Amino acid sequence: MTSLSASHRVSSTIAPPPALRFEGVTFSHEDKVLLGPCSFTLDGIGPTLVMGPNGAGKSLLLRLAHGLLSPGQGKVSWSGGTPPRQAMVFQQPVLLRRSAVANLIHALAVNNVPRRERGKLALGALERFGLAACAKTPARLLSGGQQQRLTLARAWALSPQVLFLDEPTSALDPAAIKAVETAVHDFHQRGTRIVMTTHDIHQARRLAGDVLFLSGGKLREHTPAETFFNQPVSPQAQAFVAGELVE
Ligand SMILES: Nc1ncnc2c1ncn2[C@@H]1O[C@H](COP(=O)(O)OP(=O)(O)OP(=O)(O)O)[C@@H](O)[C@H]1O
Repeated sequence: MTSLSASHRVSSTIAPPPALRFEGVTFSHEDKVLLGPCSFTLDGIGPTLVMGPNGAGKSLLLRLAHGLLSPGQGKVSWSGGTPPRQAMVFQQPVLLRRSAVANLIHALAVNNVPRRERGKLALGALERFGLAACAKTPARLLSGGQQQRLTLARAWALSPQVLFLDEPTSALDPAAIKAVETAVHDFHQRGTRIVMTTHDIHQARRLAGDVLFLSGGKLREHTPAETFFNQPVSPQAQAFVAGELVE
């Protein structure tokens, strides 16, 4: 990971997340297995970068982990049995037709944060992500980069133990990408486990603690980032890291 400036250092206040376990997980559609069987455990805070070519099953894996999809076979579980506080950020920001601050306050209410704490948490998160001046702006009038920062601010306000990010930067320009990567650092510093998909091998090199590499719906390897980038084991990962076209 690249080093952080002092202004970006944040205190660690998040309880360590429970381990996430995939055991023989598959996801199928109309008799076609799209993912799996897939087994791995995430017990650190990553960042875990989920990589692989188009259609490899990266988004499916994230959605299964976050509970948005159910496996056809196998089991997705959290150690201790109780899912952690978790949030997900998508490629296209998902925001309500209301102001930036109201989007955050709504999320805090849905997550049972006491009413008296919501305003302060929401404004604090907007400030952290450079959006304080836009608090009353309708969220859908913000630029693409600002909208993505707003989804990150919303996640930040919820203090998630686990944050899933599905291609969060693929529609953004370099400045906006940098803001998202800084946010990823900040979540990680605070103790949030990051699980993120990306197509961008350079971004993965900047961010990854470990890598889950998929191709053709199969998990080819789960290794520390250094191993993945320097000595990938599977032929598919070797080709991917070498910049060849992989299906
Ligand atoms: N809910 C779903 N129901 C049926 N098929 C799906 C569903 N979601 C994804 N698929 C299919 O599963 C395969 C894997 O999709 P997925 O979105 O996980 O790939 P990906 O690795 O994230 O690809 P990309 O890099 O293009 O985003 C694709 O063929 C896709 O069309």
